[in-house]
Amino acid sequence: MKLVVDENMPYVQQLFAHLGEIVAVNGRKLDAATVADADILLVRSVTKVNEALLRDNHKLQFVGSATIGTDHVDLDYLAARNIPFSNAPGCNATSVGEYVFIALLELAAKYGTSLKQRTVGIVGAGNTGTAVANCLKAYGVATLLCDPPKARQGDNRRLYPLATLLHECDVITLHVPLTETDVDATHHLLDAQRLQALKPGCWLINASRGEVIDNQALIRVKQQRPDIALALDVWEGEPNPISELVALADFATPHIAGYSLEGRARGTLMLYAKLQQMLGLAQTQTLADLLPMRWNRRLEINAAPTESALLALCRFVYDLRDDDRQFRKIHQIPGEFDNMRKNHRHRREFSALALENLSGSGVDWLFELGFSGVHR
Ligand SMILES: NC(=O)C1=CN([C@@H]2O[C@H](COP(=O)(O)OP(=O)(O)OC[C@H]3O[C@@H](n4cnc5c(N)ncnc54)[C@H](O)[C@@H]3O)[C@@H](O)[C@H]2O)C=CC1
Ligand SMILES: O=C(O)C(=O)[C@H](O)COP(=O)(O)O
Repeated sequence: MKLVVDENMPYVQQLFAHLGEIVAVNGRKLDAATVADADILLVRSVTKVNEALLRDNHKLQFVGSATIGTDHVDLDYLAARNIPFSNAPGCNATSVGEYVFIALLELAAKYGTSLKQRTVGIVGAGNTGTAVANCLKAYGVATLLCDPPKARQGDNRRLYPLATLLHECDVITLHVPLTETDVDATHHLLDAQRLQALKPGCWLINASRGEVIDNQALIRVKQQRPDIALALDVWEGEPNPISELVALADFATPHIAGYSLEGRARGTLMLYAKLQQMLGLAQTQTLADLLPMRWNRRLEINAAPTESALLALCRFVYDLRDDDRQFRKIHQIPGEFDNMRKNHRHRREFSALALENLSGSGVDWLFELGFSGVHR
């Protein structure tokens, strides 16, 4: 079997070498000739999987994308050709949840306020939106959720219209898929009018897809309204974000909110599980086989941390400011958006750090936030 695989997919040799020849490719430059004789195609978000890519391949047995999003894949075309497809739902949801939580703590520190005083509106209450909500609930921050498709499906959480979130929330964070045509289409969901409707002093976070916000409109609104703060991980026109918008953002990163080591490993592992099942083979590898040990140093926490101590703890796991600084330096250099992603040093999730919980110290919420615990 020939497997054509994005070179940025971790753990490929461990998980797929038993199936045949692995050809690692630059996913952004992948073309029809390279895929023409592949049996299996494994991609990431930067490869457009469509007729133009697959027209010369008549033997493809499976396409997998180690991502949550599927906006880069023409699902109708694959279905019409009976080519099985799988993505990796939820694989990096914890990573996105923790990224957003850390971004909010950073914004609170930057503006000398407390995150606890703000109400956070979460647009999209699926895997990543729920991961954000869980972090905020653990810390005691009020949230409002908006998800019209889930509301119609009878989700048992309280869900609000987007207009309510824009009117009432001090933070808006976006967690929707990029969709163009259906009744809930999210392309430019935040257009000029909705951006103008943000509450005074609102913080806007986007870790979904760049096109969910009209980036040109955001530049205009932000220029008129310096009260709005921005933390942006995704951009219209990736890998070439509009540099004017990068300059206007408080925190700017190159689409790495989902790039925890655990999140990336889960993505590949979910494709492996799907493929093994499809081929009638047993799944022998687990996440624990792939990941390095968690940190062996434990931190002793003997009192509930203040917000600045909590931020210090979070920065120990992932310091968003490092990625922000590096991204500002490189974002205008051709190729460097992708290089920064490719060489992103592996970030761990909160669960990789064990906290020692001295009894009676009232820090159980840190475990709900995701840190591992050693109870005495
Ligand atoms: N920055 C990054 O590194 C990452 C970005 N993503 C992006 O985040 C998106 C969401 O991921 P998940 O939460 O895991 O997906 P999900 O499918 O679990 O949840 C998305 C939710 O959005 C809702 N939704 C759809 N249209 C909506 C609308 N117009 N208004 C409000 N809600 C709407 C859906 O009903 C669904 O519940 C992915 O599709 C992907 O594009 C995902 C992972 C990492
Ligand atoms: O899972 C998703 O959806 C994402 O946005 C991924 O984090 C994107 O990562 P790459 O596939 O572009 O490496």
